[in-house]
Amino acid sequence: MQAYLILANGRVFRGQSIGCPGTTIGEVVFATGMVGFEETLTDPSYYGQIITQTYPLIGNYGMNHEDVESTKIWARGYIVREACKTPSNFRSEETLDSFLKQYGIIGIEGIDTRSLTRTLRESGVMNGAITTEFDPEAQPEKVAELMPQIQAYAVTDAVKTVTCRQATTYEPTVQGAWGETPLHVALLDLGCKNNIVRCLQKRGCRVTVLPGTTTAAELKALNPDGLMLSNGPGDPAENVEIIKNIGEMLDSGIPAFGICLGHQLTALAAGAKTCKLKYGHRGANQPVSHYSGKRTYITSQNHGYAVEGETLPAEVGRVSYRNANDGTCEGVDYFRWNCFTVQFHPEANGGPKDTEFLFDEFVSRMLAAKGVINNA
Ligand SMILES: NC(=O)CC[C@H](N)C(=O)O
Repeated sequence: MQAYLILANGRVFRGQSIGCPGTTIGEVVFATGMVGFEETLTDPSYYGQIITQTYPLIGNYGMNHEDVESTKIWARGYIVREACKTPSNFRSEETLDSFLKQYGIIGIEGIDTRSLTRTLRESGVMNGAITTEFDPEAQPEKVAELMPQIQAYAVTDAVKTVTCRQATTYEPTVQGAWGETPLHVALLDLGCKNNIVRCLQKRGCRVTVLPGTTTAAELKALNPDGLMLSNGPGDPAENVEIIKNIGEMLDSGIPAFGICLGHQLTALAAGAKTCKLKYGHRGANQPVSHYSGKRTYITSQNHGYAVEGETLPAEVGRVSYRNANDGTCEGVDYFRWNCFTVQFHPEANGGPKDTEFLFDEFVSRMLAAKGVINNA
C-alpha cells in the first residue's frame, strides 16, 4: 500500500505503508542510533512525535518483548528507509511491522530518509503527517484541508498522558554491599524508561515508581532514601505544578538524581530557563564533556529542549557537563540541594552504557546521607 509523508513546509515524500493504515499528525524528529529501535519505539519521551530513523535498515534483529522501555509505543508515527521483513535473531518474536500494527502505529518506509533528515537539520524539527488515505499529488485539495491541522499541531499534556496512575514497588534484584536492608528510591514517573528501574534494582535498591503528580507531602510520607526524577516527553516548561512539587521535595535535603526531563524540571525549579533546540539530540553517540576537562563520554540521548546553562543562578548550582558538538548544557551539580542531574541517558537502552556509573554515584549519596559511608 502506498503511504505519503507530508511536511508542514509542503514537501511530500512517497513511500509504502508499514504498521497500520490511516492518517497521523506529529512532530517529525530524527534519531541517529544504528541499533536500539525497540527501545526507541517504546521510550515514552517520543510521545507526540513521528520518529525518523536515519540508519537505513531497521528491524533486522526483530522485536522481542523484553527489550522494551515501557508498556507500549507512545510515538505518533514511524519513518524508516527499509523495514526488515525477515528478521534473524534467536530472541526475535515478531517483525517491526507486526509490532507497529499491534499498537496501532502508522508508519512509512521507502522514502529518502537522508534527504528528510537534511531538511529537518536545515529548517529545524517540523510537524508532518503520514497518510495512506489519499495521494497528495492527485488530490491537492486534501492536502490543503489537512495542512492547517499539521501546522497547528503541538505536543501538549505530555507528562499527564504517559505517567502511571498508581504507585508500584519493585524489589531489588541483588543485595547491596552495605547489608540486607535495601535502599528505598522513590522514582517520580514523568514518562519513565524501564531501564532506570532496572539500573537501581541491580544496585540493591527497592524502587517505588510514583505518578508524576505526587506532592512533596506524599513523598515525605513514604520516607524514601532517595528521589529519582525520570525522563519524559513534551515541553518541560508546561509542567508548572510538577516543577513546584520538585522544588519542595528537594528542599527537604533528600539525595536526588534527575535524568533528561527530570534534569530540565529541576533546573526550572531552581530558577533557570529552558529552550527548544533546533533539531535536538536523538541517538546513541552524543559526546558530552565534564567541566573538569578530563573526560568526554559517548552518551545516549533523546531530547528536543535544553537547560540554558547561563540562566542557572550561580549560588544554586553549576553546569557539570556540556555537549561537545554544540556546547549546550548536559548536566547540573546543585549546591542548594543534594542533587545532580543529566540531560543524557545514563540508563542507555539503546546506546552506550559508559555513564551508568552515575547510578553508583546516586547510591553513594544515599548511603552517605544515611551515615552508612563517608562520602566526603
Ligand atoms: N528524554 C527526555 O526526557 C526528553 C525531555 C524533553 N521532553 C525534551 O524533549 O527535551
